[in-house]
Amino acid sequence: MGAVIEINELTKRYGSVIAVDGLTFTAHPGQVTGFLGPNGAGKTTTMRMLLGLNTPTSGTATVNGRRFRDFGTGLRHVGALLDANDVHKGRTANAHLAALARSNGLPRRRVQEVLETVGLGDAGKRRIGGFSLGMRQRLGIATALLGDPPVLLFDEPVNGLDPEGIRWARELFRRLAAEGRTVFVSSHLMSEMEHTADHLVVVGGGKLIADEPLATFAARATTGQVVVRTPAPEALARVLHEAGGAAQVTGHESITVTGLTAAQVNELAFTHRVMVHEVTARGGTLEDAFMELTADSVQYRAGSLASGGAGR
Ligand SMILES: Nc1ncnc2c1ncn2[C@@H]1O[C@H](COP(=O)(O)OP(=O)(O)OP(=O)(O)O)[C@@H](O)[C@H]1O
Repeated sequence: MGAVIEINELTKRYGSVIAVDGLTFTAHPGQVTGFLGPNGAGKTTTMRMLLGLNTPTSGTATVNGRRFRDFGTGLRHVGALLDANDVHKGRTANAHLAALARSNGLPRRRVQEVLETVGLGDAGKRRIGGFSLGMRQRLGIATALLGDPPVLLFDEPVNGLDPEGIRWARELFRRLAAEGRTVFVSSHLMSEMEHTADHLVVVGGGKLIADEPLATFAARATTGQVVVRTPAPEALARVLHEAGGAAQVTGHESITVTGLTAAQVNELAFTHRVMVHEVTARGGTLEDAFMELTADSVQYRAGSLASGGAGR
């Protein structure tokens, strides 16, 4: 255990397309790292380079300083689910896993163990072609777990899972991290990550745009604004400033306040005898914050939210 994923100045070009653009970050053991970004952000390409399936144009992608292809029996070191449909449909789940166990020098008993872990304990003898997408995702997760590896990569693993399946996957990822593994999970939806990830790596247009604990992201995102409608915006703005809030007159009869709660704004208005017509708290959701963040990335404005790698 204790394996660190290190991505250093990683770049991948396809002709004129830069899929991954100077990406640098690390993912640590004992944590679920959420790898977030809109479609086409470069997540799959990054994971494929980590697994030696694509060659970087420049930069490195390593686990504990070693490239994946330098690990002899790969599945013991890194387990991955990239594309749940990338399996031989005519095979049974047992045959699929047994072949991988053999080629990676793993005991045959692991096949049934991982099938049980993912809730497919009774499906081993069925052909994969007859599996639903959700079952294929579970089989893909079983494949990743086969070698009991310290590093796990999952690319959009909950696609096709029903709500119960999503909850199950989330708990599994948390458990795997609690065992000391490095769990790296990509998604294009913040809602899939906000109850799963400890740490977020956000990418857009192939570049890093945020790399921070989920708690830091959440604290900033949910520090909402208070919008006030008042016939005396200038007077109220002065009062709120004096109380330590940041108040901006945003319209003829409205101001937007940060740094104070709606209750504080109400009390200050009352104490200072400033008439207010409406006080509305606008707490942003994490999804809102994520969309805002990645919308910026489209224009390659990495800005102050990135730590240690934006725009490189
Ligand atoms: N083999 C390839 N040839 C040409 N362009 C590619 C290739 N693979 C990826 N790309 C391009 O690189 C960019 C990043 O793609 P990638 O699949 O890594 O993004 P992603 O973040 O995983 O997106 P998604 O959520 O849609 O899977 C996209 O513009 C994509 O079209």
